Amino acid sequence: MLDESKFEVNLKLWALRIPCQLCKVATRILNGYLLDKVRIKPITEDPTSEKNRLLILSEKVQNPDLSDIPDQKRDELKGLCKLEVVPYSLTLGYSYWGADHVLKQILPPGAEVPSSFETIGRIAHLNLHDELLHYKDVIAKVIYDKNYPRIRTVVNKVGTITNEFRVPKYEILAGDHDMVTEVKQYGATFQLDYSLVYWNSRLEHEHRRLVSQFQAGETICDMFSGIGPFAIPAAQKGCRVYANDLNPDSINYLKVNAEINKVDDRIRAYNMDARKFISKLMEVTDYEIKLESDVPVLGKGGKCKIQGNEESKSEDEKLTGEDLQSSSRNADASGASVKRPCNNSEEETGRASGNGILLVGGRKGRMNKRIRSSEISNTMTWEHIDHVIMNLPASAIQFLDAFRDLIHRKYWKGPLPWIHCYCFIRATETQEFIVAEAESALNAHIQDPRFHRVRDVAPNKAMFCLSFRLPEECFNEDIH
Ligand SMILES: C[S@@+](CC[C@H](N)C(=O)[O-])C[C@H]1O[C@@H](n2cnc3c(N)ncnc32)[C@H](O)[C@@H]1O
Repeated sequence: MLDESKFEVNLKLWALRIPCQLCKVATRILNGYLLDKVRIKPITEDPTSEKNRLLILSEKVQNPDLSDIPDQKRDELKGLCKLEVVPYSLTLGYSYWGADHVLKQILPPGAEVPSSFETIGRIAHLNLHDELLHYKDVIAKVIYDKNYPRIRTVVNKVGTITNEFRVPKYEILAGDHDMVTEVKQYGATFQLDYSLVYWNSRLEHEHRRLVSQFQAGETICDMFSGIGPFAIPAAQKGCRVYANDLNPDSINYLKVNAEINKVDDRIRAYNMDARKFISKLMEVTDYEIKLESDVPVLGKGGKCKIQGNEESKSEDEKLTGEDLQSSSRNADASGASVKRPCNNSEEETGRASGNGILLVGGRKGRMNKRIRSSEISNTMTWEHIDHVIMNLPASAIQFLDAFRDLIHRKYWKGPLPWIHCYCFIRATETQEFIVAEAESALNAHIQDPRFHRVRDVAPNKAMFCLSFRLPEECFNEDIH
């Protein structure tokens, strides 16, 4: 364990005893010769008299005759008052030193000091290399001590991510055994359980960049939404959002976050496989066709009419009729999540939420109603969607096959949606290679593909966003 006394350093210094009223001018004269240590004031009380103060001199002043100070300064001081120099002993303990200094003393020479870490609200996330695992507890204690109360829990990632929810396993090394935290991004608040859902604070800029391309009133479809870092700000902007994730805990937190950020009337949440989700949004049933003339959602040219709370609210009311059942356990708005194994099958998560379609909620106690698939399609996503977000960089490109023959030309209005598909590109791969992969999945030619470099994830691997308009060849030409 950590022996805090080992970090004590005793400094033998000199101090100048000076009348209180001369402190200011003496401090100016001694500029550059006073003690210069963070969090330690060089002016302190004189234990012998309230009328005086001690000006603690820096370590470079070694002689009590002040011969280390330039003559001119010394003469100026002598002109102020009779100079009285006294010994001053200062002990710097564990609480004084920063994490970097303490860890350097503890770790073997040459070891990389892990004093920086990723912060997720009140959680510090370490990624300790194997050679430091032996020191993990003491490293965590130092990081906790030095960052408390901002940091309340210190965790280390264990192993590599193998589950489909992209949630690493963590070992709690110091602080509270509580992984629920709150993060703020671009004015939105996100609550999450870091042990149950995917979250990456380093994507903040990318979330903001993509959402800046959306316009109020547009319809957004987020196939791998997580807890909503694209969905919530898009809804805040006035977009109507259909958000899906396979992880039921992500969807629980998406719902909580939609409520916290007061956009629950603009977001529909789904808990199913992304392929099934997108095909459900494009499903045209007789019921929906009948409604086409009764409840127009989209205006001419495919522009969504929903511009603000009022319109989307009234439409939600249509969608949540009295015959709706109360939500299943998946629609628990408290956000109290249930620990589940991370390899849930689609069937498991789908059944947990009935047909897997969950309405995030709405104002005035209409939250978390489960609705039937026929009812949700009142929104007529099969008529128009403006943007599709696919942030599962390891395999999103493979999911593009879901768009083959997906959209029915005869019902579609306006231009086809923009697809924003995230991917990794290795140093050995080219953008042309990625486009070819995407085209092969779509079975269509992509015109004017646009790449945006998001961030480097490893020395030879970067995350990109490939944006393109869905090719017309993807239309389902079925006329029946
Ligand atoms: C890289 S995370 C991105 C989450 C969110 N968009 C963000 O930026 O924080 C990918 C998400 O896809 C979800 N996911 C993985 N496989 C899926 C699938 N087959 N269908 C739907 N969602 C899936 C995971 O649970 C995870 O939340």
